[in-house]
Amino acid sequence: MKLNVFDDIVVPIHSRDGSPKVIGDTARLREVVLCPPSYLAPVPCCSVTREKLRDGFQTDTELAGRQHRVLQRALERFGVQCHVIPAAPDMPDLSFTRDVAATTPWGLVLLNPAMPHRSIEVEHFSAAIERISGVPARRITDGFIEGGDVCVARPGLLIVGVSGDRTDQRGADAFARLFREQSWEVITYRFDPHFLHLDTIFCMLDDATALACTDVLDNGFLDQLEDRGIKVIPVSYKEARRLGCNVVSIDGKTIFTSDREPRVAEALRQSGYRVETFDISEFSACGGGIHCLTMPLARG
Ligand SMILES: NC(=[NH2+])NCCC[C@H](N)C(=O)O
Repeated sequence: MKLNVFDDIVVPIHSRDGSPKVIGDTARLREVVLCPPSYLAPVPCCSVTREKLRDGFQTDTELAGRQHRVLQRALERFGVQCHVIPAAPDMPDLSFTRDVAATTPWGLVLLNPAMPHRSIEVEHFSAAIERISGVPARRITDGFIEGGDVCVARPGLLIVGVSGDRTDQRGADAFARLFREQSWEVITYRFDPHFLHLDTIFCMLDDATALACTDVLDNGFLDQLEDRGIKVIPVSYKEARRLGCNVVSIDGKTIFTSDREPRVAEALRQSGYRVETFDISEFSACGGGIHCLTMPLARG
């Protein structure tokens, strides 16, 4: 299949079994890219890690490895094929595979992280993923964009977070062009860099429901969601800061979330979701949760 939305792409990434691409963030998750936390460390590049470093936190990479393996086994139990890329000593945040790339309905797109220690992840990721799939991916080089700010909310609707720090308007526009050219609606949401990425304060659960830090999200954005029939389950600022809003929807019905947020888990259950909880303490101390740890390669 030739991708016609970009002149500079030859072929989009095909997963081995020819599964569809990501048509929406809550369509059935089939394949995901993970990276073990062998060199995970808190880098003082976001508010959460700065606080943890101030409090003397140091990563226990063995514990992080165990937590990561439990997550991987659970994904596999739920029928998700996990592609594991190698860790690298100079890439302490590489386990947060979400930020390096985003899979669209038209194939994989390599992104352009703003942080220097994260921008070097792109080459590494790209080489590893080419070995998995055998085909090159498109790459955004205009502006900055990180995957935690990308929400392929549902077929026809893309939401991009723009804090100006990790994702700027140019990066958001370069990425959104692909969707706009296919007549998707694109909502750009501007927020303060304190919150790092959109997925720390907003994650879709199914086509019409999101987990959302209503304390923080501005009313204009909440109105835009409501106008599009998207209901929100509220999460507090403190819960979001502990990465309690950063969840993965396996299929629009089952949600993977942190075991440190019993109130959020209960609110999800009350709304009819099946909830699977995980100890991700080593990762949340480094500023990322389950959504950040998973880069969907195929959904739908
Ligand atoms: N999608 C996310 N929210 N990723 C979190 C990444 C955290 C990582 N320490 C960073 O600052 O880049």
